[in-house]
Amino acid sequence: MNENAIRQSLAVKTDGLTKRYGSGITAVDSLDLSVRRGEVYGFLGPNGAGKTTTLRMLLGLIRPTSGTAEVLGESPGSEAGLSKVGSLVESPAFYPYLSGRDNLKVMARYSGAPRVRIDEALSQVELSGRARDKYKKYSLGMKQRLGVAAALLKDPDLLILDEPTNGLDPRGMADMRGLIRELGRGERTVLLSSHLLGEVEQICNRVGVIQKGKLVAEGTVAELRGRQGLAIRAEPVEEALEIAKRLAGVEEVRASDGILHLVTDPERAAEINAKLVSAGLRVSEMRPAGQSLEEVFLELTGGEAV
Ligand SMILES: Nc1ncnc2c1ncn2[C@@H]1O[C@H](COP(=O)(O)OP(=O)(O)OP(=O)(O)O)[C@@H](O)[C@H]1O
Repeated sequence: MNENAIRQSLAVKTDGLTKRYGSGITAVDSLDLSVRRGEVYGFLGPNGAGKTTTLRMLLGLIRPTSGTAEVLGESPGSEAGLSKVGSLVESPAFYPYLSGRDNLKVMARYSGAPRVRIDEALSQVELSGRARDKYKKYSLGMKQRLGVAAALLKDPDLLILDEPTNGLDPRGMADMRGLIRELGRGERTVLLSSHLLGEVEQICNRVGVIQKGKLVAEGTVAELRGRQGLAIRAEPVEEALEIAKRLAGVEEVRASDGILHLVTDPERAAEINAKLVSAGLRVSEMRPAGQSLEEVFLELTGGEAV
């Protein structure tokens, strides 16, 4: 693909995107992000990593200090770009005494979205049955779904959601995850931020991991977890560690709680077992062990938990 074709296949592309706040904080630091059209992309990072700041720049709500961003081939905040982007970045200010439907009516009038979209959007977020109830009667999950409905009014090609499950109870979170998966089917691109690994793992095709404003990894969940290996219980463990380090085809070895963790092809279990046993070690357990995304994440972000 030439450069132009690559650009067209991307829903979001940033080059060296940087935001510094007055107080000397670099919230986003030379970020190169690429979100492909049609995918559900998870923007994952601990609190304060710079996710919201990035999304606000993509929406043209704040200006980058340096670097550039393209959203559906347009510059952020331009009229052409905004007409194809729906977002839930700050909780929209809904009127508590109006129904969900009337709130959307007000918003549709304000944003110029066609009226027919109101019922479609309500149905998409499964609020049709409660559309005539007052907003203040809604549960938190329903309020959040109405926010998504508002973002869907323009039937956007790109949906940007900032921590869409934040504050919801487990049921509300599961509903929201199901909804996002549904919305991401087909042509629409969804970019969502989250500090929850499990969530991103369940919904997203690809993930970008951000820490202290920098992108530390980007790839599919499978790619990020791709480091397969073996967990081995062998004694004495220090000796086993030394021998394992010298084995060909073993990329990495570490020991924790008396178990050796080898990054290697799990198919090599029998061969590695034979080598350890012939060196006089007692091997009592050997099993394939992929790294969990959590381990990968902790490694990538230098141990900063989420
Ligand atoms: N308006 C602002 N002025 C000064 N500093 C800010 C401002 N907004 C954000 N920051 C700082 O920038 C950094 C990144 O914040 P940001 O909200 O983008 O992170 P985040 O990953 O979205 O985190 P969270 O999930 O907690 O919202 C933080 O250190 C934050 O304190």
